Amino acid sequence: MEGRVVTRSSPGRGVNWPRALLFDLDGTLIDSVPDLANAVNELLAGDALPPQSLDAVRAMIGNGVRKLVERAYRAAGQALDSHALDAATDRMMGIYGRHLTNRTVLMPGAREMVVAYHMAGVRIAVVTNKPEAFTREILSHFGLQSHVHAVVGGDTGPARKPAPDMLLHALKQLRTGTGNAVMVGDSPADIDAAKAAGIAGFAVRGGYTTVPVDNLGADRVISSLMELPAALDAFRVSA
Ligand SMILES: O=C(O)COP(=O)(O)O
Ligand SMILES: [Mg+2]
Repeated sequence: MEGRVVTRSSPGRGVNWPRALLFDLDGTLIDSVPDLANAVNELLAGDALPPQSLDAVRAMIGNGVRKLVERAYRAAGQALDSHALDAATDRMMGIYGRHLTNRTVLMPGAREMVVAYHMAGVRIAVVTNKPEAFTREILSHFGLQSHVHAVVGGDTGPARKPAPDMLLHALKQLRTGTGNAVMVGDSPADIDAAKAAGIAGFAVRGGYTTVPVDNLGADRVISSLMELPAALDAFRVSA
């Protein structure tokens, strides 16, 4: 029924629902793979290990820096004990921290949606397993920090996604209940965290996930963030 599909591409002026949007960062708001892959490969080169491809690194992202480092070393043929992994993670933080935005770009619709929903009165949080300081620096780089009311990172304190804690922490800061919020993410960590928190979880295609997007168990799947207004409208009507 093509003619009846409503394709709303902006939220309009005043939005009553949701009251809060929680956005994942990597693979959802930004495409950070090139900078993360460069940093991973600089790290591996320091231990005379072979570089990993962009596709390989993309599949390693989503569970924080330590997991990324662990996966990269394993793929390069070296298993690290927890002490060596801590040290390599520290080195990775130094390397990546110097190159957060060399080649990182916003995902399609990221700026438009964050700005438009903020302007429409919706509370915005970024909830990411990436360290908080890096996240804030990246949001500033893209001029988005003033549109975001809360940032919860992998080292902010609450247990990382897929645990529900970071999402609930964000909602507390936004003074919003679980029934009035939607988590938008690209990977199992986001959708599993949303489910555990009792928050609607929308999955966006084109991010970093080893599980096919249609199998994440999301409440809605969208092809890009530009589809968010239509998907939110439709979800609210059917909910
Ligand atoms: O794994 C990371 O460091 C961050 O990933 P996320 O922004 O998708 O949570
Ligand atoms: Mg992600």
